Parts: sequence; structure tokens; C-alpha cells
Amino acid sequence: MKDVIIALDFRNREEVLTFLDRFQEPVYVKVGKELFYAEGPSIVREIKALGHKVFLDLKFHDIPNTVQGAVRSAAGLDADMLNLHAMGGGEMMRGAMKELEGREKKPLLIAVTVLTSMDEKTLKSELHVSLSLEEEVLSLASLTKKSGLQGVVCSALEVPKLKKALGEDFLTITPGIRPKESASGDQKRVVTPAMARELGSDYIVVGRPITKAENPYAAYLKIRAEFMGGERI
Ligand SMILES: O=c1ccn([C@@H]2O[C@H](COP(=O)(O)O)[C@@H](O)[C@H]2O)c(=O)[nH]1
Repeated sequence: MKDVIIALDFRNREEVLTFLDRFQEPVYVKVGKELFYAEGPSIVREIKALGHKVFLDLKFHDIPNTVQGAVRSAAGLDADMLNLHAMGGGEMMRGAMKELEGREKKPLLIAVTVLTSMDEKTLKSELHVSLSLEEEVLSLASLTKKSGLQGVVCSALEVPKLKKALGEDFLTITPGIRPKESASGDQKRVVTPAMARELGSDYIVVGRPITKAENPYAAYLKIRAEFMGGERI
């Protein structure tokens, strides 16, 4: 199912609750490092208790044993989606998946490929990656699928290639979404919500174009309508 995930990149609980208060229905939100490190695990439980779905975006990247432990702790928070960096490798990803085995309520586990704030020039000149950006994303996504995870974070620009190679069921979660009138900021591989729909993204992740809007709820509805197109909203 397609959905819009709102990135709650806020400083504290008060800002989050004021923001969510404007929404008239349960939404899918993302809790990232800024909010999680300010408020701790209780913020995830509190948002869940309000009826919203939560993608806990902590992007684990460490040795396999440490990531396995982190996934164990995070899975106890009842988040709907967790993630890690595919660059941590197959052993790390398989260990993380193993940790979720046998749980009654399992979050989706996905992996970040190449951050949407990165372009090919930086990938080559700073990280000395020899593959093209698209090939690097595909290579990391293939490893992610082989390791048993359900999907990846990438730019919507890469979705058609990934779907063709890895199948329609392999989920693509795509940040770097900018409506026509929005500034890109630090995002490099950007697309509009309508382009993300055309390219086949499963979920779009949208932060500032909603959180910094004069009317965040109206901005959310507009972006959602553009992304969901004819689908039932
Ligand atoms: O490759 C990635 C991975 C994660 N993100 C996160 O998505 C949101 C995007 O926020 P905007 O304000 O819409 O730029 C943010 O929380 C990032 O941590 C990403 O942008 N790219």
C-alpha cells in the first residue's frame, strides 16, 4: 500500500504534539535521530498511543552483534518500520532480520542505499565509489534483498530500475520529495510527489515541505493527493 510518511524532525515532544494536533486522522510519521535523541523511546510509544504509524529511522550501521542488539531493543517499541545502512553488509543485515524472527508483531526492516543528499560527484570524489550512483544503489538494494529485508530507502529516480531488477513487491521508501514550489535544501536527488507516483515509489518521506509550511495539514493533503493520484485516500 502506498503512503506518505511525514518526517517529524522536531526538537522536542511539545513541538511534535502541537504539530500532530493539527491532523484530523491517524498518519504515518517518521521519528529520526533529532527527536529520538532528545526524547528517547517514550516518544515512539506516545505517538503510537495516539494512533499513528511510526517509521523509526535510526539507520543502524555497526558491527553485526551491535546492530542485532539495537534491532532487539528497537523492536520492543512497536514501531511499524525500522532501518539500517546497507553499507553495513550482508552479515549485519541477516543478523538484524534474524533478530525479528518469531516475533508476533514484526516491523518492516529496510536498508538505506545511498542517501538522497548525495549526488554522483560526491560519491566518486569523496567516497571513491567506482560504480555509477545508479549501479551502487542497485548493488546495495540487491544485497538488501538477498539478506531477507523487505525494501530500501533510495531516491524515486532509482525506483524503476530497482523494481525491474528486484520485483514489484520489494519496497521503495523515497525521501528527497519536493513539490514544485519548494527549495531543495540539502537534498540532491529530488522529485515532486507526482513524479514519485509515476516512477512507482511505495512510500514517500516528506519533512520540511510539510513541517515548515504555513498550514502543514493543507500541505500534507496536497502532497498526498499528488502522490496517491487516483488511489483511494
Ligand atoms: O536517503 C535519505 C534517508 C533518509 N532521509 C530522511 O528523510 C527526511 C527528509 O526530510 P526533508 O525535510 O523532506 O528533506 C529526513 O528526516 C531525512 O533524515 C533522507 O532525506 N534521505
